[in-house]
Amino acid sequence: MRLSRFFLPVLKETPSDAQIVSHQLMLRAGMIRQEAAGIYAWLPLGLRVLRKIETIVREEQNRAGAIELLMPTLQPADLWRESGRYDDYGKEMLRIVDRHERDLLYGPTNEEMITEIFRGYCRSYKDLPKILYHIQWKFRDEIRPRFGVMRGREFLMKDAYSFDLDLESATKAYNKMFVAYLNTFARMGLKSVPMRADTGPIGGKLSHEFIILAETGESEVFCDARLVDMPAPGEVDFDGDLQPLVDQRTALYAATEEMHDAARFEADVPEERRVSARGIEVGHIFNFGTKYSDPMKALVTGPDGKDTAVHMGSYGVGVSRLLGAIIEASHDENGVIWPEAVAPFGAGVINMRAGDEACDAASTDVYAKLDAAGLEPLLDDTNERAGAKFATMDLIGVPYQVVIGPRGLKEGKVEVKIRASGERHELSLEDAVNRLV
Ligand SMILES: Nc1ncnc2c1ncn2[C@@H]1O[C@H](COS(=O)(=O)NC(=O)[C@@H](N)CS)[C@@H](O)[C@H]1O
Repeated sequence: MRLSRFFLPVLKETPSDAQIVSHQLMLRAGMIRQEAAGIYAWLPLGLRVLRKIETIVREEQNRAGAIELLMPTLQPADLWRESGRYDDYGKEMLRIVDRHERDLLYGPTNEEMITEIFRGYCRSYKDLPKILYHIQWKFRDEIRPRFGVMRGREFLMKDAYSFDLDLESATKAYNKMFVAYLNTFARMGLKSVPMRADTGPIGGKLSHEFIILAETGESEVFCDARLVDMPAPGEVDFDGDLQPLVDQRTALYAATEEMHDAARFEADVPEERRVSARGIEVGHIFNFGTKYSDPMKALVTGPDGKDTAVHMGSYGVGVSRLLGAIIEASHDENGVIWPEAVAPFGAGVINMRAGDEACDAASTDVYAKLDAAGLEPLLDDTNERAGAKFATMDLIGVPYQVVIGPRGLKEGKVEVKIRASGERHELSLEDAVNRLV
């Protein structure tokens, strides 16, 4: 992409109403624009990252055997009346009346709707097990939306729902999602800690939140330090027994504030391994049995010929919240430092002297080679001063910068800068391209 043709409305100043660094940087880097409280326009740079995050989430859901579909954002209120949540859900629910005076709502989550879809087609245990998911916008009329996309009112969520014949099988689904989440967040360069959590309005008894430790996190969390650096499982056989991988983690103490047991924490975890920190909840998984299938009559005929309500679970990832979480975990005083897997562009090519024939030719050459190699480079071909070009490229956080200037070119060199470490290397054009692809 040539910057002169892109749309990147970076801000010089830090907006005063943004308190945390991820909110400040997303505004300054021209990634989002607030249209209403907790409601954002996704500008081109932010959308590129959102789509990268979504793709990683989708790949890991598919790898775990979940099947993608897409449910609407608007839902009939009658579904929520069947489950009894229409009144319970409270003011967070955005209720809508259409021209025919029918009650609709903007979905905050989709347990009722996915149960209605399942019961419409599946009647036999032979249709099980199933994990169905979608990546769809949600609306929750948060009383105090804040911190930018971290706590929005309209936000993007991956929500998956499992259907099984019994608790044993439902636990297998839970374990698949548990492992898939560890791998998903690791691919984004994040260290996530699974913590016993409260089940809240979604319900059930078993639930884990996946927390990224960050000083600006809204959650207060407590855990055994060994959990923080435990590597993600990586390649696993999702049809195999995942319980040992889950037990390895759940055997260690980790709890959010609501579930914290200080006495047990002190008894179970030696002082030098006790972590109490703030964290960002990027995922939340629930096992809630027949909470929805009972009232909504989502029944299957079992091998014994008897009808039984399916055992369900739901598994959410805050796709749009993850931009904020990644920035909180990976930034410096100059801006964002995107992990390569989610970076909006693979490299920034900076032409120090636009208009100089040699610099223009070399910049176009490097840009074309990186583009051909699929690195999705951004070429700053504007007439901005060099300092402003460096500042913008640092701010938007692309992982590598190739700097092309007249002095370096005289010696046939360009400079490659690694954004995360600040390291700089003087290389030939050829070596610079080979270093990056
Ligand atoms: N207001 C919000 N803004 C941004 N992300 C949010 C917001 N509320 C929740 N999330 C994200 O969405 C994830 C799932 O939300 S949840 O309420 O925990 N779970 C559910 O809604 C279940 N139905 C999972 S399918 C959370 O872990 C969090 O990362």
